[in-house]
Amino acid sequence: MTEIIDGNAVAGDIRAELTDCVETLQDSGVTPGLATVLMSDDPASETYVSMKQQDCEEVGINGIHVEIDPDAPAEELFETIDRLNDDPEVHGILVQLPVPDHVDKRAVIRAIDPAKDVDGFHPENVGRLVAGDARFKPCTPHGVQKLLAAYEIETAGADVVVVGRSDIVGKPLANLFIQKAPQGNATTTICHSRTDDLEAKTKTADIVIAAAGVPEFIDGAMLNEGATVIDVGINRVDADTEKGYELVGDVDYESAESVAGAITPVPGGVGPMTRAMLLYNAVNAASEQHDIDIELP
Ligand SMILES: Nc1nc2c(c(=O)[nH]1)N[C@@H](CN(C=O)c1ccc(C(=O)N[C@@H](CCC(=O)O)C(=O)O)cc1)CN2
Repeated sequence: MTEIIDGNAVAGDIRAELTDCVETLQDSGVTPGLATVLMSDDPASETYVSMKQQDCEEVGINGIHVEIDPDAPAEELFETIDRLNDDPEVHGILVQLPVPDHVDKRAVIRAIDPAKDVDGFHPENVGRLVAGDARFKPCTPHGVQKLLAAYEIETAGADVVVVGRSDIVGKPLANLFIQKAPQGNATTTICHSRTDDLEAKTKTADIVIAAAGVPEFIDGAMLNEGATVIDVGINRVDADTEKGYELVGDVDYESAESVAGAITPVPGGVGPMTRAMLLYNAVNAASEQHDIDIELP
């Protein structure tokens, strides 16, 4: 029978453990502070940021939220980042992506103090990750690793196909899978829009990561019987629902579920793990900045 990988449950367990970590830090006089910066009126981004703030409240992190008019000059965002970099009560900074077209995304990422870069996107942190010495693992890749660990899905020796080469998911996740570390040691193939005969690659994979950003792109016919399918896609498609849309992944769930050995749903799969690992990085940042030992989950 196909195992449904419950991201809400695993993320809930991680949040519970992080609550204990926050209490330990508070016993030493430190409350982790996480700043989220939103320069967008995209409804999905607004939802994610508000969920992140709710998560902070649940585990006892001091959530600081800054909103910048999407039409404001880029300088306003850079000044905000400078101010947060200098604020000792802010241990982690996240600028919700995407930023408006007139803002240089790479310059934004470089402007964040690498020690506070809880997304793990700063070039220094990307370099550390690739070198096998990650300071902050990017939240979605880390969340995928934690899901696989929670369901005891072995990556060592497995053939993993990552479909998508984004800086946020595909590239860092593939890097983590090839490392000699838990939830690593996999033989990893990265596929993308120019991959020839994608199906030939996915069809032989033990684990398929769907992160192409295309709704229902991977279907059951593209999968190996018993494969683990991790759907990173979260797409809002128009639908006759109360909200006017429904969330669908990059996987055609109905056809994939009957072939897969284990599969993540959308919603309730990778999304909540992305948020949980952001809290993890914020708590980690606070413990590192104050040199306080804690046992992270
Ligand atoms: N600075 C960053 N920006 C963005 C990142 C990121 O890691 N850092 N990732 C994505 C989106 N993302 C994080 O912000 C994100 C996506 C989805 C969820 C989530 O909880 N999804 C829920 C459904 C939520 C809903 O109802 O819409 C689920 O899948 O169950 C959280 C975070 C882009 N930007």
